[in-house]
Amino acid sequence: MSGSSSWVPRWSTTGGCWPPGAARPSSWQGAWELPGGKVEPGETADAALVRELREELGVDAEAGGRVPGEWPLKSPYVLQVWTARLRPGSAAPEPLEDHDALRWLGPEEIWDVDWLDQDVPAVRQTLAHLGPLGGRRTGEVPGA
Ligand SMILES: Nc1nc2c([nH]c(=O)n2[C@H]2C[C@H](O)[C@@H](COP(=O)(O)OP(=O)(O)OP(=O)(O)O)O2)c(=O)[nH]1
Repeated sequence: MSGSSSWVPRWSTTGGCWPPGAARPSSWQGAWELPGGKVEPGETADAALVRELREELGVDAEAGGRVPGEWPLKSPYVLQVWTARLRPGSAAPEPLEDHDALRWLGPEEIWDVDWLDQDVPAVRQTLAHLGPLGGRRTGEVPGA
């Protein structure tokens, strides 16, 4: 996804109508969130992000940097956000698990989707962290 002068950085977000069995309340149907999931015992956050992106989107990614801050979810969980990039040769992302839609968003499109309420402060902070170019200098995209 990098290497072209016309490449534009994109955020990855997932959402839509979650299928039966997805670990999401029905009241969240149609809302959008960052791809990711829980850190397992003994796992680093970086490793969890790479694993979740592989499981959920089928991509080979590497973690970048953490966006400063954390935001409360249902106790005891908190939302933390990292940037990530696809490794060369990675498959294109697809919404394989838990979600039925995936969008890549440029900085100007961030508010086009209906984010989960609890994600809004994290998305706002991430946008500020990446700056007006939305990560163009680093090619980074967020995941949670
Ligand atoms: N990945 C992700 N989860 C979010 C976001 N916002 C938000 O409230 N959540 C909630 C949804 C879930 O209750 C929890 C993450 O759980 P998950 O179901 O994605 O985690 P997981 O893949 O490890 O699932 P599981 O193995 O425990 O079933 O955090 C977000 O932007 N991204």
